[in-house]
Amino acid sequence: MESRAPRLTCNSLSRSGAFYDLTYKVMLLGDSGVGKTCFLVQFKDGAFLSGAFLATVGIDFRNKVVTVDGLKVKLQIWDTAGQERFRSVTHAYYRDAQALLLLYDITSKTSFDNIRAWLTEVHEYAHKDVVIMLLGNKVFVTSCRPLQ
Ligand SMILES: Nc1nc2c(ncn2[C@@H]2O[C@H](COP(=O)(O)OP(=O)(O)OP(=O)(O)O)[C@@H](O)[C@H]2O)c(=O)[nH]1
Repeated sequence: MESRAPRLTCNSLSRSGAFYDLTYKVMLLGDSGVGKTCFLVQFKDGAFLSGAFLATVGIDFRNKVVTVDGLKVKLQIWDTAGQERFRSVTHAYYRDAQALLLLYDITSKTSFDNIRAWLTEVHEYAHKDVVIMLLGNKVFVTSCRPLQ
């Protein structure tokens, strides 16, 4: 991930006790229900968060140290609430993010169409050199798939 957005720290110890060389702040954005929290829990803990849908309130984060080209990189991944009413809270976190993952649900055309609105917000609040990645989520849902 190459970004000219501000980089945080180097050669430090994470709260879990793992050493790392670099820190990157990553944010998950997208409509409510597209699966941002599940995606993060799956990436962090390797488990699918099943059960009733609990919408994120405001914003939350988890850290994960990964090795890239021999360097230990601490990813500080922020899980934002997709609901409109929390938008003003989450805007404040965009500015120092190095990467933004824009998620949509492949079974929801609306969530895909709304990516345009998410990009408008990104251009307004994020660093101009931020890395942006578009992710179609819920690929294993076969019953309803309007987006191929
Ligand atoms: N089948 C399937 N369901 C998923 C997947 N990812 C998420 N879900 C379900 O989709 C619903 C919403 O998931 P969340 O991860 O809470 O969605 P979110 O984007 O974080 O929602 P907000 O917190 O409101 O922004 C939950 O009921 C999940 O179980 C997936 O990959 N496959």
